Amino acid sequence: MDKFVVRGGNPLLGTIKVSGAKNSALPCMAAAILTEDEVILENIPQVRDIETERKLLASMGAEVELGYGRAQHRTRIRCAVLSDPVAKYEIVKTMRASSLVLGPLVARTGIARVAMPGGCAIGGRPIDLHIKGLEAMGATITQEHGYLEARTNRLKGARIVFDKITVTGTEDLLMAATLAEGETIFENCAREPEVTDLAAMLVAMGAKIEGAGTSTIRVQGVSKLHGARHRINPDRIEAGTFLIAGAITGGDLNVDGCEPAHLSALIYKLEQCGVRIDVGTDHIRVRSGGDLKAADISTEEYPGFPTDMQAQYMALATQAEGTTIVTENIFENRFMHVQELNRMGANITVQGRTATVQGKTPLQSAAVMCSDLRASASLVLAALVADGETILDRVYHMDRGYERLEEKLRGVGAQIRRMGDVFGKK
Ligand SMILES: CC(=O)N[C@H]1[C@@H](OP(=O)(O)OP(=O)(O)OC[C@H]2O[C@@H](n3ccc(=O)[nH]c3=O)[C@H](O)[C@@H]2O)O[C@H](CO)[C@@H](O)[C@@H]1O
Ligand SMILES: C=C(OP(=O)(O)O)C(=O)O
Repeated sequence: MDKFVVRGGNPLLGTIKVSGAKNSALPCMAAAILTEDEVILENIPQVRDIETERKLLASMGAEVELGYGRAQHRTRIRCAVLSDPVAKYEIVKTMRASSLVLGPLVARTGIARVAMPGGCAIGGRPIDLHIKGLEAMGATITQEHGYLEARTNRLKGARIVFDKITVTGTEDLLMAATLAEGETIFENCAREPEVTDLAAMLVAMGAKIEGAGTSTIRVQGVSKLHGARHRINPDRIEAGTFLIAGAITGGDLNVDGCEPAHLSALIYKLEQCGVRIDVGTDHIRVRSGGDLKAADISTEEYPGFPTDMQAQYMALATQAEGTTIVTENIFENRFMHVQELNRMGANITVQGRTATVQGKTPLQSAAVMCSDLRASASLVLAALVADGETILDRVYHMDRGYERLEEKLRGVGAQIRRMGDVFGKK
């Protein structure tokens, strides 16, 4: 199992490049199910979840070529025949986003069998809202032996009000509605840039969608969608992680190839912490030399402060003067990094959904364990300023969503190396 070895102390200097967004790429790959034609996706990140999605689609009969035409970040997908519309447990268990194939599969083939996603380190993660939405569109859903089965002749347009804002729920049902008969109106939708990115791809495939990026989305169903070429948005969470890397190390870092408008909530907080931020059209320069000040955060749906940046921000808070209150409103168990940060010398206490960080505390190297994707990123950030050499175990969590993180960080002066297998290869 791979480990990272990180020696802290270097300020990060120079330019670091942002990859395509994993959380846009996954629904866009699932959207290819909706057509028998070829779909070409550009700016697909080379991360493990994308390989898992490739396996998932291929197991159903799709042709999927990652690195198509010798372009590392281009993917070609053709779902001409979906001979086995089943998302098997062996694949689903490793990637929560597998539930994104439920809507497009049932819309295209009239039947979908998807293994129920299991429990997870950050919370329960039910998919009841996906199920309710498909039922409202006329699908019959049964659950047996750990699998959900959805069946329909053709989905019908409906008015769906989400009880709770859900990102992949909005995406899953949006895909389903594109091939439904008549109009579907969704209310209380997720407004995340990943939803807007997916909608742009669906429109390029011939879907009729209005309002993506707002709380109300209207879809006029069509009988068929066609192939398309689509470029995936930059990854705002990777970009945000780099902004914090620049800030925590007292560096001067240019985060290049990002979409600054998607990072407003984080930028605002970093400025409150005393970090200097200069925003360009597709890049952000982050500088921090002086003392950091504490600033509270409370995670919210977009455009609020993202839960996917909470763990990384907490690493920064350990280096800020004063008390930072971190409130996690999206997932009930997303504080797994706290114990490991405390092992490195942080002073963090948790009560329910609130963590209190007393700063500033010097951090020391330790052997630490990655528990989930963003918790791992938080530990890397802490290790970049810790005294000595930190060893991070289970970096496979990080490989799910960060492309060549160690190489990118090394390119701007970090002392970080990988030990062990890379994706199973020596
Ligand atoms: C692949 C992907 O895009 N993952 C992102 C997506 O996850 P994901 O789409 O799984 O997260 P959701 O937005 O669905 O979850 C938000 C909240 O709604 C609840 N809920 C969700 C669905 C449902 O059917 N019932 C229900 O109760 C969840 O338990 C959670 O408390 O959005 C999260 C919130 O921004 C991010 O942290 C994840 O990185
Ligand atoms: C939680 C995340 O991903 P997933 O929803 O795939 O678990 C994430 O990207 O931070």
